[in-house]
Amino acid sequence: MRSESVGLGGFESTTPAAAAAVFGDQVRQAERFVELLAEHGVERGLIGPREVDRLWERHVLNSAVIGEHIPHGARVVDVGSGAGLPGVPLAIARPDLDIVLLEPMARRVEWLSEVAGTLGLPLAVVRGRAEEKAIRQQLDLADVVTARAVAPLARLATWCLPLVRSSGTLVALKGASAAEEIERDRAAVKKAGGGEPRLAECGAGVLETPSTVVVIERVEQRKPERSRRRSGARSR
Ligand SMILES: C[S@@+](CC[C@H](N)C(=O)[O-])C[C@H]1O[C@@H](n2cnc3c(N)ncnc32)[C@H](O)[C@@H]1O
Repeated sequence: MRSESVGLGGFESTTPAAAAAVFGDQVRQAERFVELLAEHGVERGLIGPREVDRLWERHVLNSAVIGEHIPHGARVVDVGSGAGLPGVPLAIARPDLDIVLLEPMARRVEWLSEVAGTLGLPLAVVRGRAEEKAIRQQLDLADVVTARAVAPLARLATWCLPLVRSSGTLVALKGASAAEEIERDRAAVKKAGGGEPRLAECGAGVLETPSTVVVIERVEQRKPERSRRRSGARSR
């Protein structure tokens, strides 16, 4: 079902009914984000031209619903935000969250700062890569790290879990390959300090196609056998 039509130059977007359910009173901000992406996203190299007509379903709503896996008031780091996904829709839908957008590319950082300013969102935008030592030192540990279309699960876990507090989670938006990625990368995820990866759906009953996420808890890493024995010897 569709509701209001938003006109913008040659771009006509009809706000899907699901947007009201997902964004509530903030739906106008979400419409503005869709307009900004439609107007500037292609020319600024943020989205492909084919994405303009499917911004709501494939990008904005699909991103916002991952909030189902994020506790109230959580501190979130969105790794590799790019055009602002999932971090910006998440910030619109969940004003209770404290969100940092982490992105290495200067022109994308500029875009993200502009979007935050235009939409009046209290987002922090940080330039850098998740695996950089300086970034790990600069950012406070997150309750939740989010990522969409940044890297395969094994690499994502290695980059992102060190940014997550103990018992916090990595919530990775994945497509149809999610289950296969879990099978392939389970051992690497555990080596990176993660627990058993869990496959989950979000937006069921609201979105025509629910989003698929992989949720990984950061568990305490056991010390390697040798150093455990050595520390035991010291304490005797
Ligand atoms: C394919 S884009 C996806 C952007 C956005 N998450 C989305 O879903 O549209 C991947 C993004 O991850 C960023 N990126 C790549 N490696 C990264 C790293 N090591 N740390 C943080 N961001 C990274 C890229 O600069 C790019 O903006």
